[in-house]
Amino acid sequence: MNRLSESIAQLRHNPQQAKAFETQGHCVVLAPPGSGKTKLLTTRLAYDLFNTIPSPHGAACITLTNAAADELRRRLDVLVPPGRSSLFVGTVHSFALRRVIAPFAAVAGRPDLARASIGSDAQINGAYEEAIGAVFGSRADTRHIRSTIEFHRKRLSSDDQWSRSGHKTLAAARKYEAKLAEQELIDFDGVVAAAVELVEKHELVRRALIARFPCLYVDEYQDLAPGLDRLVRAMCFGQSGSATLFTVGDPEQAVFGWTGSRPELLAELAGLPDVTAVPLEINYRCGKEIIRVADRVRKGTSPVVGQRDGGHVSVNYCPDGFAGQCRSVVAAVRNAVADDVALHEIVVICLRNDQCKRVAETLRASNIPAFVRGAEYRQSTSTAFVEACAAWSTLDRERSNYRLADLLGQWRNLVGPMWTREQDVALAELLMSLDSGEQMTAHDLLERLLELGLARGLQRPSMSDEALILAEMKKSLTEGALVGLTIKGLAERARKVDRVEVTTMTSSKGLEFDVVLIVGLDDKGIPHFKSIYNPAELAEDRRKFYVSITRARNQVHMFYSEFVEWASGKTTTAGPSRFLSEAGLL
Ligand SMILES: Nc1ncnc2c1ncn2[C@@H]1O[C@H](COP(=O)(O)OP(=O)(O)OP(=O)(O)O)[C@@H](O)[C@H]1O
Repeated sequence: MNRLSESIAQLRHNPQQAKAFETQGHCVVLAPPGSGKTKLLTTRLAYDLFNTIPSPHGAACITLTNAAADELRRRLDVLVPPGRSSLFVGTVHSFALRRVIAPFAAVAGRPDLARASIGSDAQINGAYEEAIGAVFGSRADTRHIRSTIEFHRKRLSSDDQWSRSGHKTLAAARKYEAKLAEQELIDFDGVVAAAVELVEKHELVRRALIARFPCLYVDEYQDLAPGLDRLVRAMCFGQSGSATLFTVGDPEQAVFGWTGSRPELLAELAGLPDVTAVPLEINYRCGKEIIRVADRVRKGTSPVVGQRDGGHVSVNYCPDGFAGQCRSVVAAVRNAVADDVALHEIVVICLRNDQCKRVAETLRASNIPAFVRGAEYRQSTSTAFVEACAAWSTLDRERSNYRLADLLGQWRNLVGPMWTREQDVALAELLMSLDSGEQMTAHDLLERLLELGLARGLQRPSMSDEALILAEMKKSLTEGALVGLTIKGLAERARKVDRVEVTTMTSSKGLEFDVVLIVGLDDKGIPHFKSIYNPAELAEDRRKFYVSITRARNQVHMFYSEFVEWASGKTTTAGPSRFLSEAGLL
């Protein structure tokens, strides 16, 4: 039996999963952590590609972050044979940029959009400062006004909603957009807004998109901001024919409020007349004790049924502060390893990036390899490609798990329409010449790939987001933490084994590990002192804690000190996180 048939057979053992898998028409799956939402989505997509979507039509699979898209690709890679170019897997922004704006902006009368590239942080900051200064004067509170503008732009506010923040705010927002447009630039929120406008206003664009992607798959719907909801509604519930929607999500895991997401949109979608809503209730991941503790935090009403016995939860007081928590983490990792847990089955979840850094440094100082997600550069299609080239060339084929055919497919997409067969040959020759990886650094490899066509491919406006992230990678290899990294070192980063993962609560979404260690569980850190008097933010902080606990299969260990140490060095004393008592742990 191949992997796809195996996965389908597993889903058929669970009547609710089977119902969702077999639904014809739109399907919304609402389900708790570990209940197989991602498994269902990827299995259904792979099945549909084989059986119900004839070539050259394709499918689009959309999620929130590059890391989540990477995880979806990894899961799909084992289910879908390589070379199906009509499959899109990526973020809302990349869908908007590459699948809506690039092909359709010019025909819809907006050639300016087709030429616009994503602005760098410096360019965006400059445009905001100039625009706010021009409208409000040089003594304005730029930070506050900018955050109001961002609030409305992320939510695609109507004129009426904008007007509640005053006409000057709207004027500054328009000026900001104009300043970017003068330089042929756009930002991520602008990309989504432009794509929504193209799809909603132009029937031709809608029809062409639906023809290309008759099936739309969306993961983590609760975290996707109104922009995607509008695209989905236009493509799947509009009057000009429709694409079929298969989406999964869990409002109780909504943790991206700052992006403008509205978890209630998922429930609204589930209530539409043409939609089959399927709840799942079995958590396959967590031991029952972990589910019991998580359930107290969740305070939800829908049932969650544990499938796995066992599970262990502990709370550890570290009176000497965060340094003491880091030392306790080292001890917990050693205990787990003594119990035969592999390092890559252990995660340390922190509240903030500076804490991730301190934990990783302490682990490394104790000779425990550690990897901080997104610390040196963000993950994206192009950085994953460079890492995969290193892995294919220097690891033995069984361990690297990469196929040359896949690499060549990714290469062609990155190089774009200027691709020539000679570039395939040049890439294959380069990779084969790198047997040992000792002669070249990771930076050399990146430079060679840029010369062979990557640099030119990323000059396209539709690839400008990738160009920015690849520039981060280059900076880290030339002047950052990864100077001198070997190709083998880069390959090991891609392989993600034999090292403890260190990540933040939000970035831990969608992942699973045998052992989860959560640090910094002190009140005013979590919930954050700014969230305590804001019910919506307090609830979101609680959900972050819930998401963190539910990453574990077997063990969760939590650490607190009764005071918070901030990155500035200041401390705030406030006792253990109130969520620990809510969970019945203190
Ligand atoms: N029917 C099934 N039989 C056996 N294992 C299953 C089944 N469904 C899901 N699983 C397993 O349960 C685990 C959790 O699945 P998955 O990651 O898809 O859940 P999820 O709902 O997306 O979780 P989360 O929301 O926490 O990210 C995975 O290891 C998956 O293989």
